[in-house]
Amino acid sequence: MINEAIQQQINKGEMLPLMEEFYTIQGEGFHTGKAAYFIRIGGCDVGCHWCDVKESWNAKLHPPTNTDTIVENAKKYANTVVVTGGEPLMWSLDYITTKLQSLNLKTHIETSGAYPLSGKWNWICLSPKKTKLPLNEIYNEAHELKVIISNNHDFKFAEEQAAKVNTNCELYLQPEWSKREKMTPLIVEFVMKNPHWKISLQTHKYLNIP
Ligand SMILES: C[S@@+](CC[C@H](N)C(=O)[O-])C[C@H]1O[C@@H](n2cnc3c(N)ncnc32)[C@H](O)[C@@H]1O
Ligand SMILES: Nc1nc2[nH]cc(C(=O)O)c2c(=O)[nH]1
Ligand code: SF4
Ligand SMILES: [Mg+2]
Repeated sequence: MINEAIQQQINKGEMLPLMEEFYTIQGEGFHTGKAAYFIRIGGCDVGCHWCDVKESWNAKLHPPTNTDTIVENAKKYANTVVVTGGEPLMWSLDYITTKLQSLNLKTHIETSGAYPLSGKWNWICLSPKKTKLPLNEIYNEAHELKVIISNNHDFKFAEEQAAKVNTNCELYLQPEWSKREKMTPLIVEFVMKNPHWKISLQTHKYLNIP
């Protein structure tokens, strides 16, 4: 059990259940190829059966960590920080993003959008999931929509989600990793027919980096 003092700090975002933090190259989407410090916060109940980080789901397995310490670590590395998870929007992210931006770090988030938007973001990557749809409030804020393609129905889902984002939002289709051999050629064909979409690959997995 977490004691009340720690719970209060978590509620304020002054502590977060940190799973891991690492300096790497953003592997996916619009910022592919850019050096970034990743902060992975535990906890997710969206339940994607193909999730590549299921170890993140149970927040209780990830120790509450002082946000100030996380920020200090981040600033030693790149000038871009990606907050991911788990589902990072399960937590209050105003405190961490205010601190990061005050140090002139760019704040990026990877989110399903299934929880209320908190935090100040330079870049929001929205990756909607059928099992727990995004809240309406995030569609207009997303800079990037990244839909995972695991089967043929997912193309229709992608179009439905694209109808909800703002007109400047970058549109990406990313093959589900275990289905990449089957789905990548279908994505290529789809993007050539529908050039407002782009393909995103999980390039870090090809590069064998975190
Ligand atoms: C692990 S999630 C964490 C952030 C947030 N929960 C979300 O889903 O956006 C980070 C990104 O990886 C994507 N992802 C997770 N598992 C994947 C897989 N097996 N193949 C391709 N992309 C995957 C997610 O859709 C998301 O865009
Ligand atoms: N290199 C790298 N790029 C990523 N882009 C999104 C990731 C994530 O898990 O949120 C991720 C990740 O885990 N590694
Ligand atoms: S929402 Fe993100 S972290 Fe949660 S199960 Fe789906 S891919 Fe994994
Ligand atoms: Mg990942």
